[in-house]
Amino acid sequence: MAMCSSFCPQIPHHLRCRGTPINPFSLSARTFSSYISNSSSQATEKPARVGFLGIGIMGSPMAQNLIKAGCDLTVWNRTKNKCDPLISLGAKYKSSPEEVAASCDVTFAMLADPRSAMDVAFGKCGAASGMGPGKGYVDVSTVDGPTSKLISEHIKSTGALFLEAPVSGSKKPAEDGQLIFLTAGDKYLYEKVAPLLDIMGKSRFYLGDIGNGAAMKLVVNMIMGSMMASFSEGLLLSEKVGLDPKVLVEVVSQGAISAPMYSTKGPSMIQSLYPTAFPLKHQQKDLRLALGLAESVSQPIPIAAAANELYKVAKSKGLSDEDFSAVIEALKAKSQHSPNDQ
Ligand SMILES: NC(=O)C1=CN([C@@H]2O[C@H](COP(=O)(O)OP(=O)(O)OC[C@H]3O[C@@H](n4cnc5c(N)ncnc54)[C@H](OP(=O)(O)O)[C@@H]3O)[C@@H](O)[C@H]2O)C=CC1
Ligand SMILES: O=CC(=O)O
Repeated sequence: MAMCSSFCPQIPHHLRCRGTPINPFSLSARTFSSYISNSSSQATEKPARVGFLGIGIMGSPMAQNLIKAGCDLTVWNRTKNKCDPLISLGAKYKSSPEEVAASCDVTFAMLADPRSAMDVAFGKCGAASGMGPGKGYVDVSTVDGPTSKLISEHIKSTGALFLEAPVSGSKKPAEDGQLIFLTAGDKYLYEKVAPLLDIMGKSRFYLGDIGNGAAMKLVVNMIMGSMMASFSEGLLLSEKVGLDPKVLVEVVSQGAISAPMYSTKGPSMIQSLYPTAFPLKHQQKDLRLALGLAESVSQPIPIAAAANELYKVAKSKGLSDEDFSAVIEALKAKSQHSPNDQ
């Protein structure tokens, strides 16, 4: 079956221009270059059968967007029942990463962390066992460069191609097809899967050698983790000195330090609510990996190091699966002392 043959009726919103559906496969290179960074190339042929491994908070909406765009999608997840909604939408199911890779031209993986990304890529019944010449593996998980290089070696040893493509953007951007892909590795595979990335995302960067996509993602999330920790301190301090933290959110949102993250998460943080979009355990993992990256080039990152400690405290309080904005709870615990304390 030709992939996305019924593409036009289900074009994601971000590929529509003034209400007119745009088929990304027919866009000129010039049109593409307006929203694709670092690439003027355009994919001509697209993979027919697409696999997706890892149906979690991110994998689920990403896979759903591929199905909605008409892709012939085969899915696998360690916990099988998370695949059920996708199967009802028309996805096929295979019982191991190996079988998915064997039955698909290109396979995406969206796993929790380096350990799971490696297990699924080249562990027992892993994707590598089903890969071979003419196939491609695209790892969109957030991992460190050395992990990505190891996965690349295993995949490429089968004759297949490898692309690392971690994403910036959380649950909502994943649902809306608004992710930002930070890719590196095989340029030919990058061009092949570009139409698929454009279904799931709003932009894509090609950054060269394997490890560069991972590094970019870790730097971005290092900044994000520190921003959230600092914002948490601000919310609590404003309240302690008698200000209304809701007003603080409003002031921040109007000024130069405004960020969507503050205005979307601030109101629920004030109510001590942390509906999970980006699990706190993953933010702490990213800070840990960023610290390793910094260590590898002897770059001091003391702010990120301090933020990492705060996320570790939050994890120790059982907040791993809450949204990362629950890091504020770690500070509340620390500041539980009498007002008379000096
Ligand atoms: N949520 C977000 O906002 C964003 C997350 N990311 C990154 O994307 C990746 C996925 O995140 P997210 O979807 O939020 O995370 P989830 O925790 O929701 O999903 C993790 C996925 O990994 C699978 N998994 C975990 N351990 C193993 C293992 N040992 N073997 C096989 N599969 C395993 C889970 O399977 P199971 O269902 O069986 O547990 C699940 O499919 C992470 O690297 C994260 O840092 C990147 C951008 C945004
Ligand atoms: O990795 C998390 C994100 O929001 O990006």
